[in-house]
Amino acid sequence: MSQSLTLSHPSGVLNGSIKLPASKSEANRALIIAALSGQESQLHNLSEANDTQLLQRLLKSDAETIDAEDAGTVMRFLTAFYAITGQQKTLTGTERMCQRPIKVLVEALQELGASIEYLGEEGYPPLKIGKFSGSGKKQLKVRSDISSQYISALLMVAPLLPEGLELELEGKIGSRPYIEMTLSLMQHFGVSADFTENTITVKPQQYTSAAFTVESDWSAASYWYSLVALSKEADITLLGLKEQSFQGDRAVVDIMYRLGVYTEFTGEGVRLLKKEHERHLSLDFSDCPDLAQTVVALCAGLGIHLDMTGLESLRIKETDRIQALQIEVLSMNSSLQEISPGVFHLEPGILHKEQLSFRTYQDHRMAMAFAPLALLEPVEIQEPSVVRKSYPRYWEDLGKVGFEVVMQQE
Ligand SMILES: O=C(O)C1=C[C@@H](OP(=O)(O)O)[C@@H](O)[C@H](O)C1
Ligand SMILES: C=C(OP(=O)(O)O)C(=O)O
Repeated sequence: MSQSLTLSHPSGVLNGSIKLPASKSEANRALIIAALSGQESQLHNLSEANDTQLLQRLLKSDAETIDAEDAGTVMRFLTAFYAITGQQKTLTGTERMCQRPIKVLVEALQELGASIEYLGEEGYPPLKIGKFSGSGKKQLKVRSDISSQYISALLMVAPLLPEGLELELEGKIGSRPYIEMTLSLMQHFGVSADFTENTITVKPQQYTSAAFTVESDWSAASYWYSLVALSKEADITLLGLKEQSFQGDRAVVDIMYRLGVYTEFTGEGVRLLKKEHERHLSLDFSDCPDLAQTVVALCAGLGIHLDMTGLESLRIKETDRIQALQIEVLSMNSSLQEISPGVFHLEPGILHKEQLSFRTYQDHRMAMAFAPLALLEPVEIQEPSVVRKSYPRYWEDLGKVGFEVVMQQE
């Protein structure tokens, strides 16, 4: 049975205070580290995101076959977790997860002495994980231009290795703030590391138990910035965001300043107000790939010319996000093209439709990024339940600020 949802906003004026979901990236690191510490840790404000709920359940499961569904962090973090703690598991996921590469991580773990076999195509899940027999090796070279999640996964298990780990990152470091988030969380739980130039060193150490409160999710905040930018008037408060954050997607503050949103940090979160926007922007998304869809949809809506780099990792996420964006902006008369290797240009067109309809490609961010366009024209979103991956209450929250949200089943 297929589902769709229509969204419209009669006044275009947004007022309200929203409690965002907690960051699934922070939560999933805290859960893995707490499990590795072997001690009780007080984790507060764990995300209601499916990716986090799932990891919590899987960490308690003694089943032999573990389904990471569509959660990249769950697949990558658990591969390292089971491999190094020597748990014999079969690790699988959705059809798409089995097309998302994992070879860099598997080969690194094998060099450290893990036993991992591919059950399907080489380089991709599903995986069969067996006993761990430490190789005594501590120096590894790992490519860092495919996914930072491989590096985060290795770092979190590194203090448990008999010799620790010296990881040399090869190539461009994509999604670097996520690696730094991992190191910050490890530090919070008592483990120190050294990150100098392109080498990260972690000596053998014990995690200690600690209390940790997960911050609200800055990636989820980006959709609210887009809503404010597209509104006629707005005064929106997002609760639970901090000025100093572990999350690289805090970069949305500066990006959205140029796209028409002023941020005021208050004690309880941020207050977003509308301002003028620029007409032509160049942005590099290497450090914040999850913001790209929000920004592309917004620029197509506001008629802003956008040049972009740093989009390499988008092709191997929940869907091929470049292709999905190209198709969906075309339905708004805009075009997204690769004008030279790695450089993309969004040429906005004139909207002249009475209703916009967007496909979501089993990707939560396609749904959440295109929904704010309902402030311009009524919008239909196909398969809206995809938002459960990171922000299950998204549609409910839009209802709180005056959107008419109608769900249809076919
Ligand atoms: O470590 C993490 O929590 C994440 C890292 C990023 O992935 P890549 O490192 O694959 O770019 C990001 O896109 C993802 O949503 C979450
Ligand atoms: C890419 C994402 O998640 P993951 O890689 O963890 O599935 C995301 O949430 O945008």
